[in-house]
Order: sequence, then C-alpha cells, then structure tokens
Amino acid sequence: MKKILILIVGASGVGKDTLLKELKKYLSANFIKRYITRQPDINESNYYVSKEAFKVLENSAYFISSWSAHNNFYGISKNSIKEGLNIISVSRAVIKNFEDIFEEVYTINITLNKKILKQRLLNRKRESLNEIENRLNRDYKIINAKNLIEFENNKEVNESTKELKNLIETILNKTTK
Ligand SMILES: Nc1ncnc2c1ncn2[C@@H]1O[C@H](COP(=O)(O)OP(=O)(O)OP(=O)(O)O)[C@@H](O)[C@H]1O
Repeated sequence: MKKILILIVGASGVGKDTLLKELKKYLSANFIKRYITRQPDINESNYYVSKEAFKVLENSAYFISSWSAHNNFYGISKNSIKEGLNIISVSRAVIKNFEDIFEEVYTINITLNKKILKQRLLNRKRESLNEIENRLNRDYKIINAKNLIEFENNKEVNESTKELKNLIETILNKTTK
C-alpha cells in the first residue's frame, strides 16, 4: 500500500485543529501527532516536549520536518508516516520537505475571512489582543504546493467537517484510480 499525505495548512485560528479533531470521528486515517514545545489545548493533541528536548531530537535527525512559529518549535517524526492515508497539520513553509520524499502529497489550505478569523481568535482566548493582532497582520505569501486545494471553514463545525471529509474522500478516490 502506498503512502498518501494530506497536509493541512492555514493561518493561525482558521480552525485546523478543530476540524482535525472532528474529522477523526468520521475518517479512518493516520492523524499524525506533532512534537510541540507548547502544552496542547483542548482542540489539539500533540506530544509536548521542552525546547531543550526538541533540540536534542532535531539534532539527532529524528524529524522529517521541523519549523518554528510564534515562539514555539514544531516537528514531525520520521517514523510517524505510515502506509495509507496520513493527515498532518504543518506550516506552509515546510510543504516541500514532504513533496521531496513522497509522491502523493496533497495540500489543503484552510481559509477564512479576516473579520471572522479575528472573532474566533478572540473567542479562543489563547493569545493576548496584541498577539492576535500580530497573527492577523502576518504577511502570507502565495503557497507553493504541487497539489493545492482551498477549503473555506466558514460554516458551523459539523457542516465544515463533513465537507472536509468529502473533499478528502474525493482526493483519495482519484489517487486509487
Ligand atoms: N467552523 C467553525 N465555526 C466556529 N468556530 C470555529 C470553527 N472552526 C474553529 N472554530 C473555533 O475557532 C478557534 C480557532 O480554531 P483552532 O484552534 O482549531 O485554529 P487553528 O487553525 O488550529 O489555530 P492555530 O494555528 O493557532 O493552532 C477555536 O476557538 C475554535 O473553537
């Protein structure tokens, strides 16, 4: 069986962790846990590691890909990618790390208009207003990905989750033909 990767990208707060958490209930796939130097919140599941431990893992080539964002480090271990469908939330900056190694890589860019995004970040209450403004003002360049699909998370969570599930199943059907 071949390895198929779906990379989930999108600005902070567009709903990546929420959608992935919900998707697990409806879709059979390897939902990859990331190593992060921040304690997980209720929507995300990750392996929490200290910054020191992260550096040790990174220096021993444990990660297939690693990056930093908003003062935290993120990594995906080499051994986490399995045969079949793999789904991972990653930084848009590291898409190429996966495309260089695997043949079947599809990137889903989760989008949301800025007004709703700001409201959701405020409701989440994870960052200060200043941090939220910084996140909203980040300059997002065009995403470079071989197979890029846009997905707008502007419906309520259940509805959006079903749409995302359908989208992934459509991608899968194409790859198995
Ligand atoms: N479809 C939706 N409708 C309403 N609220 C949503 C929806 N999707 C996500 N949210 C809410 O928006 C907030 C941000 O979502 P989430 O934490 O999943 O974003 P994220 O993209 O993973 O952010 P980050 O990259 O900063 O971790 C959360 O409070 C979540 O409950």
